[in-house]
Amino acid sequence: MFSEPNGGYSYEDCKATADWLLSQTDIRPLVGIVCGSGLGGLANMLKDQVVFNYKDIPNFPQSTVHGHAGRLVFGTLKGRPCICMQGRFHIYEGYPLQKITLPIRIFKLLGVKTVVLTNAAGGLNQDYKVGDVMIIKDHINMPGFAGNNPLVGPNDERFGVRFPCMSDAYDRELQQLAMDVGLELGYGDFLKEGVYCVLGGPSFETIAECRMLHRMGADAVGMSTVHEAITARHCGMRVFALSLITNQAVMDYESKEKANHEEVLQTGKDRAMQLEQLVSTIVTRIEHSNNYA
Ligand SMILES: O=P(O)(O)O[C@H]1O[C@H](CO)[C@@H](O)[C@H]1O
Ligand SMILES: Nc1nc2[nH]cnc2c(=O)[nH]1
Repeated sequence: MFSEPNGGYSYEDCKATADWLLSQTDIRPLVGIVCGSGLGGLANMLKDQVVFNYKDIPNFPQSTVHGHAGRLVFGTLKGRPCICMQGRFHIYEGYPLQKITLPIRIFKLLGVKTVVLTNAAGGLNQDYKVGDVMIIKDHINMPGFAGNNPLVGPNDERFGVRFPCMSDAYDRELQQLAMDVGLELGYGDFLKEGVYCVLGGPSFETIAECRMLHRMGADAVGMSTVHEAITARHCGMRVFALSLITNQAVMDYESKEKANHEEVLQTGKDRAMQLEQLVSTIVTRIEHSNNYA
């Protein structure tokens, strides 16, 4: 059932995993949510939960990072069927990109139409504060510049085309919806929109790197999300993504700040309630305002 040419999984491998999951639950998710570092609590908003540990799912990688529980949660959000990854995979864990993005293709084969990606990120934009929520309007794929793209390898047209467009990677209507919902909830003070840049990690950035990324046009920097967004767009799902600014990227040699994962997780805890409200209201409105998913 499982083969790994070029570190990838065949359509049949993905289908076998999706079919296995579908045989274990009656929930047929239309929205797939990926929880960022320290944001696993987002899964708590799902009712009627059916939970799988990653270790029990055929072909699934294992979470190795603190703050990523390693559980796939099916459930409903105000009646709407959803699936939530409590724990994602990163390049620095040693996984090939095709493995990191396997769950996104499984989402597709489960019937998911809209993917909601969340992450913890360092703020490069000097107007950003810790605790801000950035709606991602675009990305810079630094590993991609060197050929590290999840779509490298033979292309299976059953997923999508060889050369997918990325100028519309982040759905503009969903960005507007998120902004509207955020303003209604009274989150205007900490809601931003900007460009997310992915690096391989696991080391945080040097001061010179942060300065360069900022000049390049990035507002926030992290180690995830972009590979998932590319894979989701390739197979025709809509993508909405947001970053929680968990720390200020250090841009100044006088600064005493030091990026660290504990601060990242703590900021996630501090903003958990608002993020849950924001994401759950967006997901509900997708259903109410449109037939997107
Ligand atoms: O992108 P997520 O998974 O939210 O995690 C972010 O936080 C971790 C660093 O603290 C890195 O894994 C970075 O990518
Ligand atoms: N690369 C990177 N990832 C992060 N995740 C959370 N904060 C950061 C950061 O400052 N840099």
